[in-house]
Amino acid sequence: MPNRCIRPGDNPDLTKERETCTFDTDELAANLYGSRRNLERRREISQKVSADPDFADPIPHEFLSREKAVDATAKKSKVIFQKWKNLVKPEEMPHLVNEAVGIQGFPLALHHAMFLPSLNSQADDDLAAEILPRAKAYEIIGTYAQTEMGHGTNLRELETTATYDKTTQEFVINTPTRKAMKWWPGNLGKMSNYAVVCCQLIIDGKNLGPHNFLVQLRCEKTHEPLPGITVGDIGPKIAYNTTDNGFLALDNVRIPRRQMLMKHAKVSPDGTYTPPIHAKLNYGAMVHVRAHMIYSHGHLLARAAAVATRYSAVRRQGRIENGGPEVQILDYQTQQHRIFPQIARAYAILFAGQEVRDQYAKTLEGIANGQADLLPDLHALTSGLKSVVTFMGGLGIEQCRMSCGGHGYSDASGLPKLYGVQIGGCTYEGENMVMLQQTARYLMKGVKWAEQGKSLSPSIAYLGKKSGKSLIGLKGGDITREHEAILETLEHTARRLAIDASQLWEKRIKGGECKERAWNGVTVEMNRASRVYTRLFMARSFHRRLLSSPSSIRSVLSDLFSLYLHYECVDMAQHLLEDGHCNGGQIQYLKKRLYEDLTTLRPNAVSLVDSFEISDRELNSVLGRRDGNVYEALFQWAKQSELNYTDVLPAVKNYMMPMMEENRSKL
Ligand SMILES: CCCCCCC/C=C/C(=O)SCCNC(=O)CCNC(=O)[C@H](O)C(C)(C)COP(=O)(O)OP(=O)(O)OC[C@H]1O[C@@H](n2cnc3c(N)ncnc32)[C@H](O)[C@@H]1OP(=O)(O)O
Ligand SMILES: Cc1cc2nc3c(=O)[nH]c(=O)nc-3n(C[C@H](O)[C@H](O)[C@H](O)COP(=O)(O)OP(=O)(O)OC[C@H]3O[C@@H](n4cnc5c(N)ncnc54)[C@H](O)[C@@H]3O)c2cc1C
Repeated sequence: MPNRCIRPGDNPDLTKERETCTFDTDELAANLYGSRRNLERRREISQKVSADPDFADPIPHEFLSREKAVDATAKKSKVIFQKWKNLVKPEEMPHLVNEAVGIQGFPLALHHAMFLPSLNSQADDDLAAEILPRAKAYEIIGTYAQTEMGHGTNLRELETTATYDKTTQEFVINTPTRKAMKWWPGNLGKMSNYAVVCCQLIIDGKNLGPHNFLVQLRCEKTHEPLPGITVGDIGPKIAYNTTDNGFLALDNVRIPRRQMLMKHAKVSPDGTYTPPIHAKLNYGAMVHVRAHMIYSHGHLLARAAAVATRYSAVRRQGRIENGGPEVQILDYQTQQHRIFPQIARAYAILFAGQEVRDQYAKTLEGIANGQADLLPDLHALTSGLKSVVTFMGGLGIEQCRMSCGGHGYSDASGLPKLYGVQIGGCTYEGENMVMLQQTARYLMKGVKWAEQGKSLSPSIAYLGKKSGKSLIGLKGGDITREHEAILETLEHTARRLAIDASQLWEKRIKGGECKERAWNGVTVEMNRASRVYTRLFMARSFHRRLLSSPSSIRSVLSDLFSLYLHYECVDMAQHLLEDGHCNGGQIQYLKKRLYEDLTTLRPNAVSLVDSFEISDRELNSVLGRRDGNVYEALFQWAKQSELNYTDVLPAVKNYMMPMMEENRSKL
């Protein structure tokens, strides 16, 4: 079958892998990106970025100091948002940015991810008309400043205040304590001159809770901080080091009334407060990022899987049988067991990410028409997906890194940076343990609605179904029926865990604990139920994609889906066994099927990652390069280390040589 990655001069092991592939890699890639046209555009953008001298890197970013890396990223961002701005559609922008500047962040990341979305969805018409055209034209750069040094999760206790002054019709924004300083917002430190700042709204001494305000931070001409504003960078982090995550203190800074984001909640000139149609519409920017980060995190895992798979096809180490040649490490069953589930999970996350983005768009449409009824379901789903996907992705990338041996530890592999970026997602947009509890709150309501026979939204419809016996292993060789049997078992398990958690909670309440304390006593079980609800959604979403896929890729997607389901079930075996729904024999059956899947997928592994269609520039990995010519590239990469600019370093000349000389003269 055609694989367009085959080219003369490539590593012969990789070429062989591609020649034996059983499906059309372009068909799968087109399915993944939505259409042939989208795939072609993706390639076109990759090629044009590579050819644009403005995006050329004299040396790899890994060898730059933080300041130089920030500088290089800002320079390229100017090219993107001036020269390239009208050459790509908004939905193509993330790919352009990934290609041109990489994954560690850039000056306009938060402008796009949160500043514009907050203004779009929360600013009233007047403010939007004034500020949005300027923001969209990049006349100003903005960010989203919510988290404080002392509070990130518990928004109700944020300390920054916006006190309404009726006499001047202004809000007075203030940071009352050191720990009330805004701390962490991306691009706040050095790049942004505006921010949406989340503050407690105070009117006539009454605290009306967190609301968002547009605040100018720096002079538009000089970029110096305005009076009353203290702002800067919080220092280096595990990753995202080309992003200036920042701090901000506001000393009684006055802004006009109309700079409160008043599309939903309103304050009239005389200080009358009108609440929004849904209490949490002020949290809309977070839901926006959660809904979109699923897909981008799927892509991070896809990259790691691509690096590990290609490198494992090129790397030869050891023998499986005495006397035979050294084998490709991809032939070791343990290597396949480490890497192939990451390929399957990456596809699963990308599919789920596309579905949840569509669901987000529908919910926004509803809100624009005054209907917020889809929001609770979306909030529960995005909170669960955000938590499961970032954790799964982090574990997966780390497995991929370790599967590359020593070279996986080098920045040349691209994997350490990938891991650092991915695991940031476990914390930002709501720490995972916290967001899983948001999902659990919804599940607990769902359990009650199901008991009362009320109608349930599609994502929790399983709560209203009845369990039968698990048919895993009893469906006699028909793969379609086996998939169904496993999905039904997952539904049973998700339902059972939610009901068990609900009963545990009720038991503690009946035992005399207040609802909240009782909740804290069962949160581990609550979060377990949330994870399985989310994993069920992901499995269902992959299944929907399989059923709607064209026949040309149906077989390989079905193999991948089988591996996905078998791996998920073995990983969750404890939950399947706990109530006796499955027995030990069924788990053994699932394991046997999983090992068979590894063998089935082996010939297609390289082509499955080729279909992620990630260019060498975007992948930024010496180990994962398309042509597989890894060893020469490793040496060329290492030669660029600044330690190699001279043969004898000043550090050696100044300290080590004198020490050795002194020690020699003592003899
Ligand atoms: C290219 C690079 C891109 C990288 C970008 C990364 C940028 C990162 C940005 C950030 O990190 S911004 C800061 C993000 N911060 C958070 O996510 C904070 C997390 N905390 C919260 O969201 C909230 O504090 C909380 C945990 C949800 C609790 O809030 P609160 O105490 O106000 O509410 P509850 O009593 O728990 O819930 C009441 C009710 O409201 C529902 N609800 C809560 N949030 C939402 C929401 N966003 N949308 C809809 N509904 C929401 C909740 O489920 C409850 O419903 P009921 O159970 O009462 O029906
Ligand atoms: C890379 C990165 C980028 C970020 N970008 C931004 C940004 O642009 N804008 C912005 O405003 N913020 C940003 N943040 C901040 C981020 O949103 C917060 O760090 C996050 O919401 C968690 O809050 P916290 O740090 O205060 O942790 P805390 O709330 O102090 O939590 C610490 C730990 O306590 C536990 N915990 C806390 N509450 C509970 C609970 N209710 N139940 C169970 N356990 C709990 C959890 O284990 C948690 O890990 C960013 C953070 C990072 C790492």
